[in-house]
Order: sequence, then C-alpha cells, then structure tokens
Amino acid sequence: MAEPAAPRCCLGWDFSTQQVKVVAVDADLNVSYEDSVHFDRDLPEFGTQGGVHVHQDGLTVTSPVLMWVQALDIILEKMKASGFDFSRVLALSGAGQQHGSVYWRAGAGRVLMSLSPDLWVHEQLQACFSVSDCPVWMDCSTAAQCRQLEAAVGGAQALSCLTGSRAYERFTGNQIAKIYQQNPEAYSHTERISLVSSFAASLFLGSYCPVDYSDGSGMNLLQIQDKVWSQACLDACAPHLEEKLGSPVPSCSVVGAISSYYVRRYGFPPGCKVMAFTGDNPASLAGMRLEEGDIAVSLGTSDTLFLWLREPTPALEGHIFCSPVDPQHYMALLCFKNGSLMREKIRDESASCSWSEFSKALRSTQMGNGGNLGFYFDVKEITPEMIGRHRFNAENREVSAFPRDVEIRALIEGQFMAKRIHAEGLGYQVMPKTKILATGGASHNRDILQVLADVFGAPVYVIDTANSACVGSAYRAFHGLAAETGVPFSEVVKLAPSPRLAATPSPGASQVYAALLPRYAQLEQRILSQPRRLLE
Ligand SMILES: Nc1ncnc2c1ncn2[C@@H]1O[C@H](COP(=O)(O)OP(=O)(O)O)[C@@H](O)[C@H]1O
Ligand SMILES: O=C(CO)[C@@H](O)[C@H](O)COP(=O)(O)O
Repeated sequence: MAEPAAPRCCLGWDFSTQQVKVVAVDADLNVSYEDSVHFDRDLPEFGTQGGVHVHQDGLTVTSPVLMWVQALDIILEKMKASGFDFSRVLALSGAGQQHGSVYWRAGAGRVLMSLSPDLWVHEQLQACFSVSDCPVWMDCSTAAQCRQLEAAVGGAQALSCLTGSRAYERFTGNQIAKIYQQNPEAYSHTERISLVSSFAASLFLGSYCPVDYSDGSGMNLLQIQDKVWSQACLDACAPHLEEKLGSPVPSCSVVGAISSYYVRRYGFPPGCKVMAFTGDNPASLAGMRLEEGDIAVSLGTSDTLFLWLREPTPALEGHIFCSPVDPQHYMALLCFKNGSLMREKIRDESASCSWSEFSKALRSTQMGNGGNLGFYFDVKEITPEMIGRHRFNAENREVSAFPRDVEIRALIEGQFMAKRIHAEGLGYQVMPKTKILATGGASHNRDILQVLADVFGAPVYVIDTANSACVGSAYRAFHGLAAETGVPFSEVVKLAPSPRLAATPSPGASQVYAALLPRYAQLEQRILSQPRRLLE
C-alpha cells in the first residue's frame, strides 16, 4: 500500500534576541516540529552574551548581522538532517526582535537574487552589509537623536499621536539617525534598510521584503493611522530615507514566493508563499489568539505586556502598534528591559544558578513577602526610566540587602507589580473575566506564573509552546494562504488548540496586593524623584 501523503504545513520563524527558532504547524493547527539555534551556545565565534554585544559606553548594544544569517543556515541544515520534509511547506512567515535595523550595502540586492544553492547563504552575503553590527532593541545610546526628532514634530505627545510612541532610544528612526550622523559613509553606501523581521523575510524571498505596518510602528517613523511614512519624521532622521526603507505593507500581505535557493538546496516547493514578517510581540499576539479584554505577558529576554485595542490612544508611556492580524485595529505594548536576564542574575546570585532552587524560594515565601519590596534594574529600564537595585522593608526604609529567598520573591513580585501598575496607567483594568496569556522562556516556570496570577488577581493561561511568536507566524502564514478570499485571521485559527490554565490566584491574593500595589507605586515615584538615581 502507498504511504499516506505527509501532511501539509506552514513554517513560523522567530529571529529573537538570543536565538533563531522555528516551528512547523500542520493543517490541523498542531505544532509538529520545533527547533532553535542559540547564538551564544551554537555560534560562540561571534562572542555574544545573550545574543548581543554591549559596547564600552554601556549604552550601545549591537548584534552581528552575519550571526543571524549563519544561524538560519544552521537551523535549515539541522532540519534537513532530522529528515524534515520541506516539500510539504505551503507557506511561511516569521517574526524578529523589534526595532533592530539591518543596513544592506549597494549591490546586495543583486547578490540576494542570485544565491547559489551550492553554498551557504552566510558565505554569499559576507560583503553585503554596510554596517556589520546592527543596533538592537537593547540599545539606549540615541538620547540626542530622540530629542531632535521630538523637537522636529512639535514635541513628545505630537510624535506619539503621529507614530504611536514618543521618541524611544531603541526605536529604529533614532537608530538610523545616529548611524547617519556618526557614520555618514556607511549610510551613503546603504541601498536598503530593513528591520530584523523584514531582513529575515528578505533572506527567504531572495529580494528585499517590505516592512509591515505592525513592526513598522516601532520605528517612530510610521503614521499609525494613515499607514504611511511620516515625511516630517523621515526628514528629521536622515536624507533619502524613504527610498532606503521602501513602502510599508499590510502585515497580512503575501510578499512573494520562496527564493529558488531554498527550492534547490532543501526541496521547498517552488510555489511556497512568503507572508510579510512582523515583530516578535505582534506575532505572539497572533500566536496566543489574543482577544479583546485579554492581557498578554511575554517573559522572553525582554518582558512585555500587550493588549488588543480597537482605537489607538497614544500617550507618553507605552506604545501603540498597528495590529498584525486586523488592518482596522491596534495593539498597546509596554516593554521592560530587565526581564529574563535580570531573573538569571538573581538566580545565579541567590539560587545557586538553578531554576528549581529559584522556584523553591518562591514556594517557601509568603505572598506579599512580609512587606519587603524590591526594584531590580541592572540596565536602564524602559518602563519606568530607572536604573539600580532598590530594596525597601515593610516600614518603607531602604535596606542594602535581603535574605536570599526574600530577594527572589521581591524580584518577581516587583516585576509583576510594575507591569500591573503601568498597564493600569494606560487605562487597562483587571475585570472578573480577564485572562492573562503568558509566553516566553520564563513561562515554563509554574512558580513564576503563580506570582503573576496572584499579583494580577486573574487566571494565567499558556499555549502548548512558549514560542508563541513562531506559532503566531505559522498561523499568519495559513492566513496568507486564505488571504485572497478575505477570511479573517480569527476564522483561520478558530480550531487551534485552546490555551491551558496554568495558575489561578491564591485565596487572599487580592487583599495582599491591594495593599502592596499603591506602596510599590509610591516607592517607584520616590526613587524617580531622586535625580541621582537616574544617573547611577
Ligand atoms: N524554568 C525557567 N524559569 C525561568 N526562566 C526561564 C526558565 N527557562 C528559561 N527561562 C528564561 O527564558 C529566557 C529565554 O526566553 P525566550 O522567550 O526564548 O527568549 P527570546 O525569544 O528573547 O530569545 C532565558 O533567558 C531564560 O532566562
Ligand atoms: O523592544 C521590544 C519591544 O518593544 C522587545 O520586546 C524586543 O522585541 C525583543 O524581544 P524578545 O527577544 O525579548 O522577545
């Protein structure tokens, strides 16, 4: 009897801070394959820590662009070696860490179009980048460019109304302005500037892929309501920028068929469609099938919190992005830089480098931590703009240290109280029907999720894989296949596995945190009002 045909699938990619990841999702919307290449571990020759290089000024943070390309080569070879059947891939899409930028040297487009299947992609693109170390989202070296941009458009709120955010140091327009000002030669030799997401899509397309509206919203350049580049912002950042960026496209666009390179080298079908790639947080929104009223908390390298929005409400804190799945709607996002890497530091200092010891400490301490509260920002935080470690006892007196278990609970409770306080600052209210959807590496840790449920007073759900950006990308690829028929994204994914309940609030949690949240907010204000703290 003939073998039954292998089920068709879509691939979802994620070029995130610490790794490149991929999932295959079959037509029944179940994940059938998962793989990753970890930059520090699998590509040690690039010498990154956490996927990045922090420069001597402590502000500039970059990643080598060829490391990303080589990671793609390696992961595809791993898939091939494992027997993955590429001929069943109908379409693919992907995500990238947001805000990072890639600078393609003049002539690179031609090289991309004529890749030889006998060689690795990274071998062929060696000379294709005018900037070898790409600024990434952790960079905070563009304060001067941010002030220039805000001044050019009439202030911070005016910029936010236009682009969804006041000027942020990691946002791509400000990063491009810095490259233009400090390295005009590299800028003038650049024929195309991509986001990490559109760069990754370009590798698959074999030609430059446009920036999508959703990830494009993280640049301080896109008018989020009109979905066009803001001429005033472009002019304030660098000359000839519009031609280097190309026109932005709806996130649901099919941008073309896969390059013949992948057809000939790996056996992808020639008609395999490439759907526009987007930011990792927007892709996670798709992967978790977030609905209005839900709140998503991503615990990856960064921690982020995001919501589905019907109407944009740009403010001086937080970001509004175009929705990655519905052209009429938006998403709100808060980003916290001291996420997993800060948790790893405290784990190493106070839990013998072990997540299970870390969890034990969370289980052995009480909700509310005996009134002890902590702020842990080893790198300058985005929300709020603060740096340093600050610990307070139950009498609000600053103390220099906590016992190890108290330190661990103070870190996790503090991280989640900050998220709730700043989400409420954007107008979000926890309702009786609120669901929290958690994702990212730390969502593997049930004890961390328990604290999340307790602080928010809401149940926490997870999907089968913590790689929601990959899953969302594969779902978006399925949506791309149906796009011509106008089927909404929600219809395409309605039969996907439902999120699973991972934690419910403990009895008494709401009373404990009703008392602690205002204290945490007041202490945060106290720290912020001491100017020396900002400079530490
Ligand atoms: N059991 C665990 N408990 C807490 N954090 C964890 C656990 N397992 C992994 N992590 C964290 O997950 C992080 C990676 O998350 P991930 O979402 O894959 O990151 P990114 O997508 O930004 O590369 C690691 O830095 C690690 O600290
Ligand atoms: O800057 C932001 C969002 O605004 C970050 O969330 C980046 O998108 C990095 O994502 P991870 O690699 O931490 O998932």
